[in-house]
Amino acid sequence: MASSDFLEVKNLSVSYRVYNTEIKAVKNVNFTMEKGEILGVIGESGSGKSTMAKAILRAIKPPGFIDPSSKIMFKGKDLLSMKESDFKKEVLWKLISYVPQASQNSLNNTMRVIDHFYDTAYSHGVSKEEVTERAIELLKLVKLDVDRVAKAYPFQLSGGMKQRVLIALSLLLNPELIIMDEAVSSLDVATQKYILDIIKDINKKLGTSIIFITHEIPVAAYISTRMLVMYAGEIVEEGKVEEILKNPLHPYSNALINSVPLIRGSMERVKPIKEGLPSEKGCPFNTRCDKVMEICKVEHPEIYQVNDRGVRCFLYANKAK
Ligand SMILES: Nc1ncnc2c1ncn2[C@@H]1O[C@H](COP(=O)(O)OP(=O)(O)OP(=O)(O)O)[C@@H](O)[C@H]1O
Repeated sequence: MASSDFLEVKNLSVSYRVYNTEIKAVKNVNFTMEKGEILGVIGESGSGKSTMAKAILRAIKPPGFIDPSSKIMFKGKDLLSMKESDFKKEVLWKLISYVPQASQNSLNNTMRVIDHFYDTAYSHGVSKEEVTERAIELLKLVKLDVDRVAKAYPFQLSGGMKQRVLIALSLLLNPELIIMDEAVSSLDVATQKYILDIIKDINKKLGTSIIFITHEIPVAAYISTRMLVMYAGEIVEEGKVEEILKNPLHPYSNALINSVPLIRGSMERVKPIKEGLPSEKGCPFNTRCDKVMEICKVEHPEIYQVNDRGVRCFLYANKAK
């Protein structure tokens, strides 16, 4: 794995202890990210995307726990070994911020939009005077009508407008990385595109790096330049978006891409992914894979490097270089 001075996630494993069993939600995840990049994280529900995001944000709460061998380095800071109070003071919002799912209603309906900005600034010791101008600038950046929206209550806004307020809010303290978790899911397609264009614009104008988590492959394809494909808590493929879309190597990436009409054109080609639970033994995808081999049922594949692509599949064991 290449190293990076910006973000480096090493051996990240996160589990939830439920009754007497441990659900391994994220398993030995390794990846790096460069400054200015938009990194897409794609995978179906339950693949561990949100858990991975929460680990970077130090937001894993019991019954969840991070394996002590995990390491997350951000610009030279070892995030998991920082004191929680230091993390909140030095990293959260200032270096790394977060945009939650559109369906989560994260804004407080009893507070005007502008007060959300004051509240966030206040908790970081920034005064009301300093923040007003910045809030106006950011609301304009996300193409909201400042006069109307700043004094509105969240319940008076549409879903797409609320999501743009959250994006503006995430930029308040000028972070270098924003983690967006299903930030446009549940919005209609036209609103999705409008917001994705705003996010691209922010990335270009401000140079903010973005981890964009989604279960919708067309969304990941549109927004990101590089992509991690997750299945059952693991990264199964990693590479440049256009290369994965053109020639997916992992059978799961291939199935995901073939399951939507937008990418491969005609509806005749659309094929739902075979159902099934991840296998406990061997490759987790062996129960659903149309290229399954004997070895896949007994051994767990490592990540093989195929040119500049990483792929966790025995099909590439001999082709790896
Ligand atoms: N608080 C929790 N307690 C117990 N198990 C959890 C908890 N949160 C997540 N999990 C489990 O961890 C696994 C990964 O879930 P996670 O939410 O990270 O996946 P995801 O890919 O983000 O899916 P989704 O988009 O549906 O949230 C799942 O098996 C899920 O049931």
